Order: sequence, then C-alpha cells, then structure tokens
Amino acid sequence: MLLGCIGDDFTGSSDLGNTLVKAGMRTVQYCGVPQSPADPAVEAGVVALKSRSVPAAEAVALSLRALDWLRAQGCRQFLFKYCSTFDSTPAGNIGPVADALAKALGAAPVIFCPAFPAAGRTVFQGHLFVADRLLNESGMEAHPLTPMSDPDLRRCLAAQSGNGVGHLPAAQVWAGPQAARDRMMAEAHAGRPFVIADAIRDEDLMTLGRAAADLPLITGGSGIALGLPDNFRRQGLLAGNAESWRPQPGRSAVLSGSCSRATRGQVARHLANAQPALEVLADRVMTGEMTEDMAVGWALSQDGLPLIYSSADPAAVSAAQARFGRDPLAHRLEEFFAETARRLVAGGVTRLITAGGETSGAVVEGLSLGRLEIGPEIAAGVPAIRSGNDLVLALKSGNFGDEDFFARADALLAGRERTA
Ligand SMILES: Nc1ncnc2c1ncn2[C@@H]1O[C@H](COP(=O)(O)OP(=O)(O)O)[C@@H](O)[C@H]1O
Ligand SMILES: O=C(O)[C@@H](O)C(=O)COP(=O)(O)O
Repeated sequence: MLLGCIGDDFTGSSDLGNTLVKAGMRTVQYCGVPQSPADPAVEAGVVALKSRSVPAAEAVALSLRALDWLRAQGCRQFLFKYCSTFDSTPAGNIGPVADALAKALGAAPVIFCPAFPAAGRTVFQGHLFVADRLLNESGMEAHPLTPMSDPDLRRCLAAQSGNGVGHLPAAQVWAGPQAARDRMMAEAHAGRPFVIADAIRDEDLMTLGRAAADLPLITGGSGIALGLPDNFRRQGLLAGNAESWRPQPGRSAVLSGSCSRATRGQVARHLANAQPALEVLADRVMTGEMTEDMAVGWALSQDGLPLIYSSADPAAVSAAQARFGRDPLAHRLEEFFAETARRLVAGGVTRLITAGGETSGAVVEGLSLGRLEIGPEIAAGVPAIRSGNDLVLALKSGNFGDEDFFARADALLAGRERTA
C-alpha cells in the first residue's frame, strides 16, 4: 500500500475512494480499522471511521489506530479526509485529529484544503465558498451536528488546533508547485505549520498535489487527492486498471437521514415523481410510535424505489432537538436507520442507497460491512460501491447529487444505466 487514508466519515471516505480510483489507484475502503493485513495489490487504502461528530479524544484514538494499521501496510504518505464543508466545531475534530497525526508522523508543513470544485467548494483568501456563497450562508450554518458559522478556515482551524495556522494564497498556488512548496515551508519555519491552501480549480489541486509529493501528511476534502496518484505514477509505482464493477439485480431501498439542502431537494423530487416514500418523524420514533419493523414491512411491500426518510427542514430539526436533545435524537435516528437497513438486507434488499454521512456510517456499521470495492461514479463525489457478492450501495454525502440522484443511483447500481 502506497497511500494511507483516514476518512472521518463513510460517505466522505467513498468520495475519496472515487477520486483515487478515477485517478488510477487501486483503492479499497475499509469500514473501521481492519483486523488483518491488506491485500498486497491495494495501492490506496481508505480507513473509514465514524469520527466526525464523536468526542475529540475518541476521534483522536480511532485515527491513531487507523494510522498504525496503515503504517504497518507500508504506506509512504498519509491523507486525513474531512468534509469539503470543513464540518467541525471549536472542540474538533479536524484540529485535534490533525494535531495527533502530525505529531505521530513528525509532519510539518501540513496542507489543509477542503476545496472540491466539481461540487462547488472552493477556497480563496483562506475562506471557504459553496458555489457563490460563503460557507456560513450555504445552509451549513443550520447543520444538525456541526453548524458552520465562520467561513474563515484559518480562524476555524486555529480554534481547534494546538498548531500555528498559516496560509498558502492562490497567487503562490498559481505560480506552480515549487512556489507553493516554498510558501508552505516558509509558513512552517515561521511557526505556522498548518497551512490553509487556496484552490478554486482542479488545476490548483493538481499543483498542490505535486507540491505535497514528499510531505508525509496531507489533509483535506477528496479534491486534495486529485494530484497524488500522479506522484506515485511518475515513480513507476502504479499497476493501472483501478476499477472493476458488476451491477446487482434484486430489490432496492433508499434511507435518508440527511437534512442537508441537496438531500431535501432529492426527497422532494422523489415525492413529486410519485415514488413510494415513508416519512420518519423524529417525534414518532422517539415515542416509539414508529418502529423499524413498521418501516421495513412498508418498504418490502412497495413497488418502485421505496424511500424511508427523516430529512427535515431546519425549523423541524431545531424543534425536535429542543424536545429530545441533539445527541439522543441523532443517536436514536441513526440506530433506527441501522436496524432498518439490517432488516431490509435480511429481507432481500440487494441495492441500498443512503443519504447523509452520519446516517451512512450508522448503516454501514449496522450491517457490519468490512471491505468496500469502489466502482464507477454516480455523481460528483459519490461512487457505486460493492460489498461482497450480494450487496451494492451508494453512500451519498448530504449535499451531493442532483435532484434525480436516488433514481439515477438505483439505475446505475442495477446496471440499467451506464456511468457518466
Ligand atoms: N428530523 C430530524 N431531526 C433532527 N435530527 C435529525 C433528523 N433527521 C436526521 N437527523 C440527524 O441529523 C444528522 C444528519 O447528519 P448526516 O447523516 O451526516 O447528514 P448530512 O450528510 O446531511 O450531514 C444525523 O445524526 C441524523 O440522525
Ligand atoms: O467532502 C465532502 O463534502 C464529503 O465527502 C463529505 O464528507 C460529506 O459529509 P456528509 O455531508 O456528512 O455526508
């Protein structure tokens, strides 16, 4: 294994796997830290953790265990993948995890770049934009678990990290890999080893990848990985033939616990298309009026593509959180989706589409999946995934995908539609 990656959630890890496979690296996503060694043919390993919203000390411990395993597989470089919207709070977990990984690897400077231009995320003057909006006006300010109210990534990171935070401005990125590298080294020498890097185009991410060729630790969204495979390819280390894919016949279902704007649009489209949909109201789940059994019984009796969703708008989310508490509510809803997924698969579902990072993490952990093979791209940042012989999945990040994502994902997973 050449490149060892640690993803702080499961959708994000598949997003990263998608980038690496497209750029020609044989990539496997592992659900949690594996117990046994990797297949030697794997060139990039992504250890997916559910560490984005757990207490910081737990996220650090999990990430260091993942690092130990990846080091034992011989990795030469390490990547910490977090969200392209920098999902975190002043308590972490991006800063504390990066502090621990940098210390363990003796890494300085360390790039921080969540930019993902294909999904509209760009970093300019140290600020994060989602399309033409600053992060704090993008809808992320109302996220149920990690509301993002400050678009200045230098301030966000400084609040969470024990390391000095510097900046690599766009002008130095546009001046090429050497200029970018020089600026990062200068920042590190000035006591600011954690460097927020501007990037507004894929070309900028390619430049950053090249500038980071000999850095032990890189951090960012999936975009920061765009240029890394070329570094290994230049050294003649890649075998080629990164992707293999086989669609899956059978039944499908969609589970959505994402309350993000894009997902709510996808739910609305599904309803407008008169496809079967069951709304899981937070109150009914918390009071036990709605059970997993009811949801599964409903889904298995539907024709078409059944959608079970708790996706709700910010006002409904706030009201439910005020009533039940943010964490107990999130925990119960995630448990609901995990158990529903288990029963759906036991009941014969072979294609599962999940929306939301925490939700997808709960589902994948609930299903005790181990190793995921990354297939073709369904939408920017969302690949088709295979787990063993009988199950294929799409783990959709909350804010990814067009309005027709659910139908499109199912068609691709079933082999009714070819890749983009
Ligand atoms: N109706 C709801 N009210 C409150 N919280 C909710 C509701 N539906 C889902 N949640 C919780 O909100 C969180 C959404 O996070 P996640 O699944 O990561 O979605 P996203 O990818 O959009 O961030 C989950 O913990 C989920 O359980
Ligand atoms: O980088 C991204 O935006 C995604 O890969 C990701 O991590 C999204 O997380 P969720 O929105 O919580 O699914």
